[in-house]
Parts: sequence; C-alpha cells; structure tokens
Amino acid sequence: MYLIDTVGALHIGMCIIYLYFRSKKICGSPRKQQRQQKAVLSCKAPRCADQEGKGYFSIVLFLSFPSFNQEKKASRPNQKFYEMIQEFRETLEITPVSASDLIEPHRICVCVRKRPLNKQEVNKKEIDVVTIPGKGALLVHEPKHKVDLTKYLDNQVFHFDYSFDETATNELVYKFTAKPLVQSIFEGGMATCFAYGQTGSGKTHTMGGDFTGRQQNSAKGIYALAAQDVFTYLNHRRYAHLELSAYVSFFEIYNGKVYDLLNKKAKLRVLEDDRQQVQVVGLEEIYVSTAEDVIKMIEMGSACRTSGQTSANANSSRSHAILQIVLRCNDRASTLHGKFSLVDLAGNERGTDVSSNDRSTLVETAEINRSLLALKECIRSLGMNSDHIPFRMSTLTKVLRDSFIGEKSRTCMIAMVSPGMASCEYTMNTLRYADSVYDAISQVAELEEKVYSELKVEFS
Ligand SMILES: Nc1ncnc2c1ncn2[C@@H]1O[C@H](COP(=O)(O)OP(=O)(O)OP(=O)(O)O)[C@@H](O)[C@H]1O
Repeated sequence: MYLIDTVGALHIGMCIIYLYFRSKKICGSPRKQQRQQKAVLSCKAPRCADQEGKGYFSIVLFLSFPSFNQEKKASRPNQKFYEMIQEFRETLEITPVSASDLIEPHRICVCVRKRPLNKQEVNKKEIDVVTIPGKGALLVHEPKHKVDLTKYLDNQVFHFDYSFDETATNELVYKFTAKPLVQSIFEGGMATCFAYGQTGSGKTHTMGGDFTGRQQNSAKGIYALAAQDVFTYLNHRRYAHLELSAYVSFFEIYNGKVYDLLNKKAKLRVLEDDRQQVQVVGLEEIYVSTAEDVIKMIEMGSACRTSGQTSANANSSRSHAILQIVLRCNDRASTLHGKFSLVDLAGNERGTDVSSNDRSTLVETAEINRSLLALKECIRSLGMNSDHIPFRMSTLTKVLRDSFIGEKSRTCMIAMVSPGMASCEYTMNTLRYADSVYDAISQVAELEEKVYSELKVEFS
C-alpha cells in the first residue's frame, strides 16, 4: 500500500512539474498558474491546460495511481449501504413470480409492483433499497444510523398476495391481478382494480400502458388488456346468450369534483337517490364493439387528462382517473349487468405533504388524504363482510359504491413502489397502507378458514 501511494505521489509530482512548464508556455500570467496548481491539487483538470496536457494528466492518474482509482470507484453516494444491501441479497434465494405460477382466486387481492430504477436514478447512482425474493414477499432495506453514526440496515419484511419485481411486464401483472376479475362482471358482479402509490412509481404505466419517451402505448396497459378479455368473453358461447353490450366511461376526480374525460372535461354532479343509488349525472357512456374502440377512448381520455388548460388537468398525479367498462343487457332498459372500474389513483405523497402554506394545495392535500383513507376503510369493510361500508366519506368511494356492496364484488389493489433510496419514506408509506388492507382481509380469511374446518370436523 505504501509502495502504491509513493508511486502515486511521484506521478502527481511529475504532473505538477509537467503542467507548470506547459502552462508557463501557454497561459502566461502568474494568477492563472496559481489557479491551475490549485486545480491540480484538488484533482480537477486545469481549465486553461491544452487538450494534450489534460489527456496526459488523466491517463497518468488512471493507470498508475490505484488508490485514486479505487476512490473513484467508491464515489457512489452511500456506497457502504449499497454494499450492505448487496451482501444481504446474496444470502437470499430469489424466485420471482412467473407466468406459469398458479393463479389463486381472491375476493380481495393486494399486490405490490416495484418499478426499475429510471435513467435519472441510475445516473445519480441511486441505491435500490427494495428486494422481492419471491411470490408475495418484499423487503425494504431502510438505511439508518446509530447514535455513534455507525451505518446499519433496518430490513423490513412485508407479505402480499403477489409481489412483482422490476422485471415483471404489464402482461404478467395483469394476469395475476385484473384478469381474474373480468369473468366476475359476466357473472353479474362488480370488479375494481386500483393502482396506488407515490408519483412516478408506475401507476399510469401499469394501467394506461408503457411509455416510450412521452408516447404511451395504450394497448399494453391493464385498461386495454382487460378490454381485450371483455370482448373475448362477450363472444364466448358461455355468455353469448346473455345478449350483453359493452360501454365505456372515463372520468377524473379532482378536489372532490368529477370531470368527464370523454366529454371535454365537463364538470359533473354526483347525486344519490332514495334507493341509495349513486349517479354521476350526465356522464358519457360510449358504446364499444372492439378492444380497439376502447383503446381509442383511453387515448382520447388520457390526452384530455394531461393536456387541458384548467388546473384540474395541470397535474394528473393530483387526481384519480377512473375507466369503467360497463356491461348492459340488450333489453329496452339497458339494464346494468356488471361493471369493471379501473382506477389510477392520485399520488399518495400528496396526501401526506402538509408542508405547503398555499390554501389550494392544503385543500387538495386534505381531499386526497380523505379519499385514500375512505378507500382503505371501504376495502377493509368489504373484506371483513361488514354491514356498514363508509362510502359517503369521499367522492371517490361514493362513485365506486357499487364496487363495495354485493357478494359478487371483487377488488384488487396494486401498490406501486419506486426502488430508490430517496423514495424510501414514501415507499414505506405505500407499503404500510397496502399492508393494513392485506392484514384486515387475511385475518378474516383465517377466521373463515378456521370456522370452516371446525364445521367440517363436526359434520364428518
Ligand atoms: N415497471 C416499469 N418499467 C419501466 N418503466 C416504468 C415502470 N413503471 C414506471 N415506469 C416509468 O416511470 C415513469 C413514471 O411512471 P408513471 O407515469 O406511470 O408514474 P405514476 O405513478 O403514474 O405518476 P403520477 O402519479 O405522477 O401520474 C414513466 O416514465 C414510466 O414509463
């Protein structure tokens, strides 16, 4: 080590002497020479040194000063945490969800999807703090410091019905989440699929389709994949005799107000009649006969959501977007047969951000908070077979009232997480939210299973 450092020091010395003579020849003034020498000492290439000089300087350093080289390699911020996580991962057996895995039927399914680190995060050498070892497990390696500043990882474990890692495609996620729900709307049920998570965690990517730059491929999102299956079932002989037709509506809820994305963002009212039926008055419901028709509606609505002029569409992450595929009987009254609601929720960090003093931001924050809390409570009540579903708590749960009642209701929540260390706090918030829903449902399922097995023993 001493030998290496001595050789390195000799080379730096040579560089300084070399640059001194070169700069004397080129730059002239004593001030410039001083600046150059300072730059050399702080290991930066001198500004007015010529190209040849710069090249020589960096090559010499790169080739012959291994300790400097090592330091460069270790220049990742939080390198120590990175190494600790890597070491931890090496001890795990990782088997991601694969297309050949069994799909388990769930009345309420709670899943997590982790997106890959994006370009900016890779450039910043962000650390990936989320590990998905297997089917339902997920680990967050939360970087922490002890009082004496020693670094350690607080490894937190979560369990869900499925956990999808960064290699999972939209098709794979769809297969285990929304796809099993499509059939239920043909059986006369209501199905709902929610994408929940922090801004930028991949909700729109999952629901609306992959992005190539700014262009979204709407055919590759859960919206379109569900639509394709709806038409497959419509033409299937098992359901053809029902004589059903499909319709689409697409709307947005911002600050508790409903805006129609298929009708130039017309502001709509939500009313409840004597029979507690909730109606979004005037909502466009467009007849569709192919999956391509639905994709056109998705593109039209998404463009309206992001490119309009009002404050409501200036920030899509502050609003909930709801695409509904409705099945109606071809009778004269067009009776409702089943409905699939696919929801791209507002970024959940908006609900926790109370740092702003701006009134409109605070109102917005309160509304998002209220709706996400109401949603959690409604899903939990549904999971616990409770008689009371608190759907009146927010506009979001009011318009989705159908989804929370009836034996045939099926729900799926996909919690999206960003993998970077900078998002760790938001990731933990997302996971705690999903966990509290999952926990309540699992307890009821366990209880039901226990009662069922006791009954079986009694009557056998
Ligand atoms: N699984 C994934 N694979 C590859 N890229 C992804 C994935 N998930 C998200 N991305 C990319 O990350 C970026 C942010 O994703 P997206 O817009 O879907 O986030 P979001 O949660 O909907 O954010 P917002 O709440 O602001 O609308 C997009 O460029 C998207 O293409």
